[in-house]
Amino acid sequence: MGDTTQDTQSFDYIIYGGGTTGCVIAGRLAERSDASVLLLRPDHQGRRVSQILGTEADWNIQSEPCAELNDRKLHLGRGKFLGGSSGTNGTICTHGIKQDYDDWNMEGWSGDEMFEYMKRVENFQSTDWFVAETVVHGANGPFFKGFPIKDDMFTTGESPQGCGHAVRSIYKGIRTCSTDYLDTAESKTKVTIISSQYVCRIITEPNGEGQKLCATAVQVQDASGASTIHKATKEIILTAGVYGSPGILLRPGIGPSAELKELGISPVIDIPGVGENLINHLVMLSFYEVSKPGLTNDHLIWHTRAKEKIIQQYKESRTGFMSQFPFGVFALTRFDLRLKDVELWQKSKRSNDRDPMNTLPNQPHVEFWNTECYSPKYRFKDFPPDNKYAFAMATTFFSTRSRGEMTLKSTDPLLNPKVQHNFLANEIALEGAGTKDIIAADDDVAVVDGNICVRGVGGLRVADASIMPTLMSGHPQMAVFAIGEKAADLLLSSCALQICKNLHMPQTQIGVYRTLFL
Ligand SMILES: Cc1cc2nc3c(=O)[nH]c(=O)nc-3n(C[C@H](O)[C@H](O)[C@H](O)COP(=O)(O)OP(=O)(O)OC[C@H]3O[C@@H](n4cnc5c(N)ncnc54)[C@H](O)[C@@H]3O)c2cc1C
Repeated sequence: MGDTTQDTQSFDYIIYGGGTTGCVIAGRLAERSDASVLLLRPDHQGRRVSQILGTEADWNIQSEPCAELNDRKLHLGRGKFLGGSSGTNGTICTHGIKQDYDDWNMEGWSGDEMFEYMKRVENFQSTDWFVAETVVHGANGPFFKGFPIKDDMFTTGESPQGCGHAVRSIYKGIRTCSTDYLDTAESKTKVTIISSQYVCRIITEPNGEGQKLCATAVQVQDASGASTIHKATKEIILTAGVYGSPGILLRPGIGPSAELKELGISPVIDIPGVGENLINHLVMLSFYEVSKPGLTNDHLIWHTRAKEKIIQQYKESRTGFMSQFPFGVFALTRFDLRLKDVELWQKSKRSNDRDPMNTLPNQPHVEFWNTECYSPKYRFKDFPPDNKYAFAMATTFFSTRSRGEMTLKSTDPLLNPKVQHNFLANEIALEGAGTKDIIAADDDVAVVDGNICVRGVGGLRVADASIMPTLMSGHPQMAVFAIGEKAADLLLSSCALQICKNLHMPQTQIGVYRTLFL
């Protein structure tokens, strides 16, 4: 490989991973500074791919067998194209509960601050039937009887119980995704995008400023093995997602020393938490047949030629059933009342005012939603024929206590990692396992600090879903977009700080200099 390695030009910032946060950061840097930005991506497809699961537009990561799920191996779909998982997700936009972010206990990342960043992400367009942020009394429909209806409850960050509508990232029938950040004149001139490039090495140099090392360049290779070095004069930002970024740190020796040695990698810096504390929302779909017509949407999709018709309608006018992600009503709830007499719940370990799931009364335990659009490939094959009706009820588990891990199968950057999620291994619902200890996201294992800088390495940050210390009580894309926005702020303010230092100005004048960039 050494012989074929060539130097190319330098860029101020190198971002690896053109997914959700990668595009946000590149777009914001282009808009708010004169910096040159290289957005490197291993994938090569366009944007907004309609069907990805199991195709070449999917990373097709398969988990290790999950003991509590009868040793099932789970398919972990991830978008392998510009826009990443924001271009393939279910478009559900929920913000979580402000307390979720307060629980991260990180300066600058509180609930109020994250909600400000989410506001920044949104270009909200309402409809005449949606009552934004207004509480509506009463029940509507048989499934969530007893819940108060709060139309916009998934955006306020203050409702742990109730049912309402979840806003979608779709406008006029077209999915919006992070690539929209690149559709500006500034991005077109300042962001260079190179596809089909896998990072095989982060190049570090000794650093005089308190850190042992400073990341200065990345060595990338394409599928043929030809490699190139790209230099960053300011910073390198990893945005390869939960299953991508840890591997990129491990390969050049940034991670747990013992594990690295087992993989035949010489440790460069010992950071035990790389690949640990892996958390994901577990969504379980249960299928129900209903006896009466009119309660489900089968007639719009599965019954006589319905699918052909709705596809045709969508192609012609971008309207109808296919123009939205047709999930039904969403609800949040807590289990306190149902579990109050359960011995395991009563006896389980608690800290401060928190329950055994480590939540406060203002945070939900689960979310329910229903749909008739179940993916035939992985979930359900027996669609209801005419005159039969069925729906899937999805349960999303929040504040899950199970923690998994991911590591490398080999040092080959083209190979997917080994992923063990341990779903349900520590859940209170499983008899006897509710008091197991979990890996806490404390300072000893944390990979990045509050400024998302990799500990001990200068010039290197991680900015994607993998930096969340704990999950928020909602679908994560809005929080991930907010991470991208926050990362851009941090990069630009640290650049302003550097200018102050170079000019020997006091840091209190940073506000003046921020205006140059923001
Ligand atoms: C099928 C699906 C449905 C979802 N539905 C919803 C929803 O309805 N609502 C919601 O809020 N959230 C949803 N999510 C979650 C949400 O979309 C993601 O959490 C978020 O987009 C992750 O952003 P990211 O920047 O961390 O990673 P990504 O957007 O996945 O970006 C990672 C980028 O890095 C690249 N990359 C580089 N190397 C690697 C590697 N080795 N492995 C993997 N990628 C690599 C990828 O190609 C990609 O471009 C869904 C996710 C999926 C997969």
